[in-house]
Amino acid sequence: MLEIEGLRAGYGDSQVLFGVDLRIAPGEVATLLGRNGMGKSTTLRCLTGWLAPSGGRIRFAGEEVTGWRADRIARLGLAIVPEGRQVFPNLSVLEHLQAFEANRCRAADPWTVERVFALFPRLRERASHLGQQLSGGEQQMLAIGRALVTNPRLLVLDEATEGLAPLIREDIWRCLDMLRQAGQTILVVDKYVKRLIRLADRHSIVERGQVVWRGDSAALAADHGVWHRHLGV
Ligand SMILES: Nc1ncnc2c1ncn2[C@@H]1O[C@H](COP(=O)(O)OP(=O)(O)OP(=O)(O)O)[C@@H](O)[C@H]1O
Repeated sequence: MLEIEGLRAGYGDSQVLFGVDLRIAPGEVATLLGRNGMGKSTTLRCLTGWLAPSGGRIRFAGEEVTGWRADRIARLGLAIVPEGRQVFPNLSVLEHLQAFEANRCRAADPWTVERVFALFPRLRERASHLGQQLSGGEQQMLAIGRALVTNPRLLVLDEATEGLAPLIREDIWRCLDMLRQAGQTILVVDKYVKRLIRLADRHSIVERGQVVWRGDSAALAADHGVWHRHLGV
C-alpha cells in the first residue's frame, strides 16, 4: 500500500528528515512514534503532498507519487485527519460530509454520510451545527468522518486524540479498532504507546529525522528500554 524510502525533507535551509523508511501493507495498522519535533508530521506532510521532499521516494497504491500535488494524491485514495482537526468554522457538520463524500476507490460498501452518522450518533444530533460550534471531541469525530466519506485506501491520523478528555479519547480509539477490523489500512501518529500497542500491528520510531526502531506490537510491548530511550515514557 505504501513504501517510503530514504525520504529527505526540510524547511528552507533546515533539513528535518534524513532518510525515513516506512512500509505499510494493505489492511495493516501502522504507527509512527517519537518525541516532539523528531519529524513525524513532516513525514506526513510529504506523504500528503503538502511539502515537497528533497530526496527519496514515496510509492502509494502502486504509483510513484513523490512530488505529486496534494489533490492528486488525495484522489488516489489518501485521506488525512490533520493535527488540530482543521474543520471549517462556517460549514455545518452535514455540509462538511456532503462536500467530501466520494467513492474514490470504488469500495463495494462505501462510507456514506448516513454510515458516518451511524458510527458517530453525536454528529447526527449536531448535523446543522457549524464547525466552530462543536466541542473538541465532536470536531475530531467530524474530521474522521470527513476522511472516511472519501473512502480512502489509506487513512492517516496526526495526533487525533490530542487535547481530548480520556473518555472521548477512548471513543476515538474504539472507532479505530472497528475500522481496523473492517480491514481499513491506517497510519497513526500519536503518543499513547500502550493504547497503540493494542490497536496497531507495526510501529516505527522516528528520531532526528530517521527511523531508529521498527517492530510489531509484541516486540514493542516487551522492550520497555525502547520506550525510555526513544519515547521518553
Ligand atoms: N513549518 C515549519 N517551518 C520550519 N520548521 C518547522 C516547520 N514545521 C516543523 N518544523 C521543525 O521541524 C522539526 C520536526 O517537526 P515535526 O512537526 O515534523 O515534528 P513531530 O515529530 O511531528 O513533533 P510534534 O509532535 O511536535 O509535532 C522540528 O524541529 C520543527 O521545529
